[in-house]
Amino acid sequence: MTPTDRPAPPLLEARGLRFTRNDEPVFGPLDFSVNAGEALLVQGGNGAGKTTLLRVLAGLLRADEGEIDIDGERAQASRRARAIAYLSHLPGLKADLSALENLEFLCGLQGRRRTQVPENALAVVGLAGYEDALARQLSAGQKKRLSLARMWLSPAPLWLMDEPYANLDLQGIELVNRMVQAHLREGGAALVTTHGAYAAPPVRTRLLTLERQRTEGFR
Ligand SMILES: Nc1ncnc2c1ncn2[C@@H]1O[C@H](COP(=O)(O)OP(=O)(O)OP(=O)(O)O)[C@@H](O)[C@H]1O
Repeated sequence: MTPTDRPAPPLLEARGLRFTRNDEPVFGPLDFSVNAGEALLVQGGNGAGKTTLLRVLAGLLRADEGEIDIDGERAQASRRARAIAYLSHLPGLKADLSALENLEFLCGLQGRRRTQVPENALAVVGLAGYEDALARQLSAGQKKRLSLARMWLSPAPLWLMDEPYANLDLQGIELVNRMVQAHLREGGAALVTTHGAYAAPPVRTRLLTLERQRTEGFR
């Protein structure tokens, strides 16, 4: 096999990833990988550790053990900044900026795909006509759609999506699925958390199930 015949490394690979909080295990050790063109559905009940896992992958929390590679190389901060777009379950918007200003602000920070402009992204997520609406005046579902527009504009290949279906109506759920499918077709990958399998991208999807590890109950 020549070096050019070697398969491309996974876009994201985690080995032996383990996280504890106050000496209580939250998850792991976990081993998983996601290739370009694939989605990984991270499933688990409330408190199972889905958000914590995404925050560890995004570099917002530090794992106790394990390694994370992006595109075959260790996930340093600069590599994460280029490769990862993170959709938190909190909207992360500037309340007193308009929908369009929010997108322009975020593109200034994170760059944008060359083929996209903020006005189009608003139309893609069903917010055409809301360009001048202040973020604080949007409903929960509209805020989620605005956050999705930000993902759509991001040039990052790896989407970490925490509960992307939350607060969305049926059309919104289909929108998320269409966006993920288009992103995967373009060679991207997505990690998507969900409480259950009621909504999931209908694409090449691997499944990672987390189970709550903490002891339950009152003391
Ligand atoms: N900031 C925090 N301080 C202390 N414990 C926390 C904190 N955030 C989360 N936890 C605990 O860590 C565990 C995993 O939480 P996490 O938010 O990752 O779960 P989740 O699977 O995303 O849950 P949900 O589906 O309810 O959003 C839970 O037991 C939770 O109580």
